[in-house]
Amino acid sequence: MTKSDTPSTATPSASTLKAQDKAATLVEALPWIQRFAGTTMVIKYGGNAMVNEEMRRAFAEDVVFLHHVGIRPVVVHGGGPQINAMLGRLGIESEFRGGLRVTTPEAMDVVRMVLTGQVGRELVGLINSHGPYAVGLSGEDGGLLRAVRTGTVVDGETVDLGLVGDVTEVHPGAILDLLEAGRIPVISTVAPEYDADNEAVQQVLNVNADSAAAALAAALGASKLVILTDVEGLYAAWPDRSSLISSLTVSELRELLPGLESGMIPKMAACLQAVESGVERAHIVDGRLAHSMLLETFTAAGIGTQVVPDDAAGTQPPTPGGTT
Ligand SMILES: Nc1ncnc2c1ncn2[C@@H]1O[C@H](COP(=O)(O)OP(=O)(O)O)[C@@H](O)[C@H]1O
Ligand SMILES: CC(=O)N[C@@H](CCC(=O)OP(=O)(O)O)C(=O)O
Repeated sequence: MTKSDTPSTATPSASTLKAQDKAATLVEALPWIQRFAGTTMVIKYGGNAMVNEEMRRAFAEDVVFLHHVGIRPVVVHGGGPQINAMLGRLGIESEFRGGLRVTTPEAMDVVRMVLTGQVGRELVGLINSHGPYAVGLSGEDGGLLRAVRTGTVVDGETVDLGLVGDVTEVHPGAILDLLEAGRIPVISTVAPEYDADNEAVQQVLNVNADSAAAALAAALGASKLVILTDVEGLYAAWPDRSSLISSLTVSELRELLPGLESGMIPKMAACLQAVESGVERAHIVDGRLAHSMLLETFTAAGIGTQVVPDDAAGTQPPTPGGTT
């Protein structure tokens, strides 16, 4: 055999190595795509995570990506900072108690206008820059949500929150119709309260978007609830950055919950409610990190904080290849 006959083991060029890296990333995603294809994922996009145009565009790309690998994403959005800005422009005061906005009738008009007419519209537009996927709806549309007025308890004291409600019923028909038609529902979380006879709408209530997302995830039998916010995840000793919790069980969360503050209270209560209602995993993920949702869903490591059922402590969701 002459030298020229020897099979060459060519050294790959730098560009081939880079391309192989990309292929490895795609292959790593395969078992996760197989695992989640056909399932519904509820993604709550918090107002504080919508920090800039680039992040909002990355979010829209991720949602369209999930849709195209066969997952059924349902987007539930917040908009607390956007509501604050509009209330400020209009000179209407508002305060938060236990992470929830005390909502007067005047503030309620603004909440409804900003969530359904501004934040929801913008997300629909961003997703639809990729094709005609997104359809916006609120808890009032198609009888989607029903809520009742609730207060809260802060430091042992009962606080009246005004026109704030908890979701009592989810009628997901409108969402299921959209999913069947290949659309991506984008939901604003205002919800009607009915009169005692359950016949006429009495008033429209402001529902925290985290708790509405949990109720929707439970009603839709979602495989995951992903909550995108403006921190890396849940910190055991906030604001000590070395105390990030990567995974905890519902029992552990139940113990932590009374000690939590501000915006983390409804968020972690939502994770607890979702997993207790049968959603396999609930995640808190940093929405300021571009494509964080793809990292969380399609990589073995995952990111942020995950809440798991007690009997799943220390495990990842099963994948078809058996890898975790
Ligand atoms: N234990 C904790 N771990 C992480 N963040 C916390 C914790 N306690 C309070 N926070 C605060 O909660 C905020 C997230 O809640 P919020 O501002 O309501 O976000 P969003 O608009 O995404 O719903 C964080 O930016 C952080 O300031
Ligand atoms: C009752 C209550 O607090 N409602 C919230 C609804 C919007 C929301 O939840 O927005 P984020 O997800 O951005 O916090 C509010 O008025 O701000």
